[in-house]
Amino acid sequence: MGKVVLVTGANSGIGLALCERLLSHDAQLQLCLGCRNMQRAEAAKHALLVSHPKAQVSIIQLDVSSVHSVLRAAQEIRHRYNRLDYLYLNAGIMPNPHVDYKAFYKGLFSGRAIHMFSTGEGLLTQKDTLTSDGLQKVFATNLFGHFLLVRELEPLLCRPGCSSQVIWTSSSNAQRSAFCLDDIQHKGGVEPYSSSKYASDLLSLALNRRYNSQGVYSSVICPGLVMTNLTYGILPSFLWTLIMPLMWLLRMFTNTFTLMPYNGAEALFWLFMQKPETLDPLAKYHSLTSGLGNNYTQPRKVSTDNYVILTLCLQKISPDLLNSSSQGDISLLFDEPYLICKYEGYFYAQIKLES
Ligand SMILES: NC(=O)C1=CN([C@@H]2O[C@H](COP(=O)(O)OP(=O)(O)OC[C@H]3O[C@@H](n4cnc5c(N)ncnc54)[C@H](OP(=O)(O)O)[C@@H]3O)[C@@H](O)[C@H]2O)C=CC1
Ligand SMILES: CC(C)CCC[C@@H](C)[C@H]1CC[C@H]2C3=CC[C@H]4[C@H](C)C(=O)CC[C@]4(C)[C@H]3CC[C@]12C
Repeated sequence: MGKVVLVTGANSGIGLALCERLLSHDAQLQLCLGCRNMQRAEAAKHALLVSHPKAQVSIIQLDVSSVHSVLRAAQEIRHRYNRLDYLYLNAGIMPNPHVDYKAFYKGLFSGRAIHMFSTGEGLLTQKDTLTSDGLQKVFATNLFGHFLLVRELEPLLCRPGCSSQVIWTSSSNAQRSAFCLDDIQHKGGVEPYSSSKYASDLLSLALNRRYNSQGVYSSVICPGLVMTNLTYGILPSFLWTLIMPLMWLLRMFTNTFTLMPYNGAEALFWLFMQKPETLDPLAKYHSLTSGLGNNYTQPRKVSTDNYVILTLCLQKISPDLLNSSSQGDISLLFDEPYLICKYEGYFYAQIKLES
């Protein structure tokens, strides 16, 4: 049996480009596309089969923002496969983005212009909404649903004598300043995207602590700035077209302007070919494209605070361990040195504070 790979958000952008690259590399793969929209999933499957007619591609309906959908999809995946070699946690959203033009012009003439262009730091805010579970949608999609998926697929990921990889599509927009322990869903802020990506970096660290001994290795990547549905939602397309020459020029100064989904998928693909035991759990792997158009992957240290390292350690516990909880409310209980956040009295997060 070939390696089994599940990619969430596989029907467009970086996820779809990754699938193309994986199938070009290994024709024996069993590739499973985790998508919320079946029509878009079928179109993606069709496109993949046109270029790889013999490939084994299947679809699983999966809305990562819905607890019910994740639980149902995980059950189906456990039924279909007896192993999972790679779990790409790639689906992500940035709803209702707003560009702070004042900050942009200020940043343009500061010494941090390149940093601003490669991270988008301080330039973007979003308006979040609630899911039907009552969770903040960005948190539920970019982090929580994926965490549940990892937990539910544990029997396929943890197999004696075998190793597996969990790979998060994070971002260089992940910022410590956007993440608040008292509000891990980012209910009260305007940068839920940045907060959720920072939390995924922390969660990946915690997953390594918890699972490395069972052969599961978690990594985070940043694909760079890629033109996809997500980025086209930030500016009107005519504006992107106008600034495109500037972006190609900027590539001479920062290799983070990968621009094409194929390039953005570089680090995801690179990780596929690595021995997971050799990876640095404290690194974020960046897809980079040089001014001459060469793609490469570079590890950079995850930006954790110097004096406080926060470790998210999400676990599943039995309902009777936690008493009252209201639906959709991820409430935080302080239990030194842990903050415990619970959901429906069943899933909870331990956030350990280390000095
Ligand atoms: N583009 C960029 O510059 C950067 C992107 N990223 C990250 O890359 C990842 C991929 O995004 P990208 O390819 O750019 O954008 P796309 O919008 O093209 O792809 C996002 C994918 O996620 C899927 N998705 C969204 N919400 C859900 C959900 N609830 N359940 C299941 N699937 C869902 C989308 O499905 P559907 O088609 O149904 O909407 C789509 O397939 C994201 O995590 C993003 O944060 C990180 C840094 C930079
Ligand atoms: C002339 C102006 C209208 C130009 C405004 C440009 C900004 C809209 C963009 C400049 C840098 C961009 C970004 C950088 C990093 C991305 C990050 C890695 C990610 O995960 C999502 C998208 C980015 C934040 C992206 C968004 C647009 C910019 C801020």
